Amino acid sequence: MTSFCTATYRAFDEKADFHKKATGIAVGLTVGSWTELPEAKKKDMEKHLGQVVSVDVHEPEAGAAPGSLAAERYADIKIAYPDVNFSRDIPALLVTAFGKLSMDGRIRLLDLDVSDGFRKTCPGPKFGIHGVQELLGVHDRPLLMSIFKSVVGYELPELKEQFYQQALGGVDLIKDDEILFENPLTPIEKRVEACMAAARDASKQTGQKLLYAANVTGRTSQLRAQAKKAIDAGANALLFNVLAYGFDALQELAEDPDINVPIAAHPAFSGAMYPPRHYGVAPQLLLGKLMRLAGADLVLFPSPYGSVVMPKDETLAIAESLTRHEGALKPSFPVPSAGIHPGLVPLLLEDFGVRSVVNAGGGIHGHPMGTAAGGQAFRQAIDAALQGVELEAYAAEPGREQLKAAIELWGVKK
Ligand SMILES: CSCCC(=O)C(=O)COP(=O)(O)O
Repeated sequence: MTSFCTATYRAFDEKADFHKKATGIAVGLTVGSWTELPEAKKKDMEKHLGQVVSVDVHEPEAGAAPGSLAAERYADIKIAYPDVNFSRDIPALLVTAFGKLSMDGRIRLLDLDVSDGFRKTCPGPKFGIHGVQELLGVHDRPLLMSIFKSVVGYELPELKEQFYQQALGGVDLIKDDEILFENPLTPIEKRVEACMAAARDASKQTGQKLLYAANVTGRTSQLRAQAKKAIDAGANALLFNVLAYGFDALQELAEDPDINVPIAAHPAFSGAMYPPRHYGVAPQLLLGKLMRLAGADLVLFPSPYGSVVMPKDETLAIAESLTRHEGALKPSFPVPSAGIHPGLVPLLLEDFGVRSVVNAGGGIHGHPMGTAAGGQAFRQAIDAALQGVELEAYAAEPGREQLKAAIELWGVKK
């Protein structure tokens, strides 16, 4: 029986015949041409021919606000591509469904539904949400992640101290800044040794477990060796700039039995791939479904209310893609990020729930009482939000001056 991977597109045009366009895509991206084929050849080629599943045309709505989607003429087009046409890997799927087509006018890839056969070749996250929670022994609250800041040009003792201060704040994970590449001052194995020693020291004070996601960088051919080097030095998680390398590079790392630690996917470069509305790839596919299929245990993406923002419906769609039930495919942790401070925690919890990660760099290091207090302020904000208590009221109690100071600086967003 023929199996298919199905792509959903949104094509924009003031006057095009969208049915004709859909047929052009289905034929053009598979067998090339159809009507010109001799009948005998058609029989052989039929199993390779793309199928138009549906074409939903949207005409501009009278009175719609100029510039709004409702004011545009577009069609949502579904095309099914026979699995037999491409090898079972994400690059082949992307080139088939949105290779040349991505450059051909105003068209956006909204979604990809992969066949069961294709899905089987993508084992997904090794740990997933539950696995990461198990490693940390935390199940009843969102996790708190802290981001190294001021790392380029710094020496190991400085990074070690910065790590220690972050860990003292009671964070669950610490991740490298994505711009910290392999470098002579803080090579990955030395950095990991220093930071994990700081983690052990801090744990004596906090009693907490902690994951350190070290940034795996360099040439693609060296990624596995870099990851192994970090793990051998004690790294218990990894960070990876997925989109600069491609999903297959993530999948290679995630599938490797020797890389037995969670992988956090950074969204750097993704903005170039999801321009607004008319072009590119929908964020819930790029940062949601594909990240999960390729094996990310945690996925960072812009939040609706921080410094680098994305519309709320898109961030919720990413989180839904990462967490919805998908048979044996484990869910990945949504990590809405950028410009996050304690005053945003109630909103984060309301929108992304307990099975998410609160992630902050400047919102921790920029705390007026220092980095450790920055982490503590977040933990207090999380406690307050879980109890349904207003942050201002919670912060007014003795022993919560860290949250009080954070609110004085950043405020509380309602
Ligand atoms: C846009 S998601 C990436 C967030 C990130 O990596 C980061 O460094 C955010 O730092 P911030 O100081 O804004 O919390």
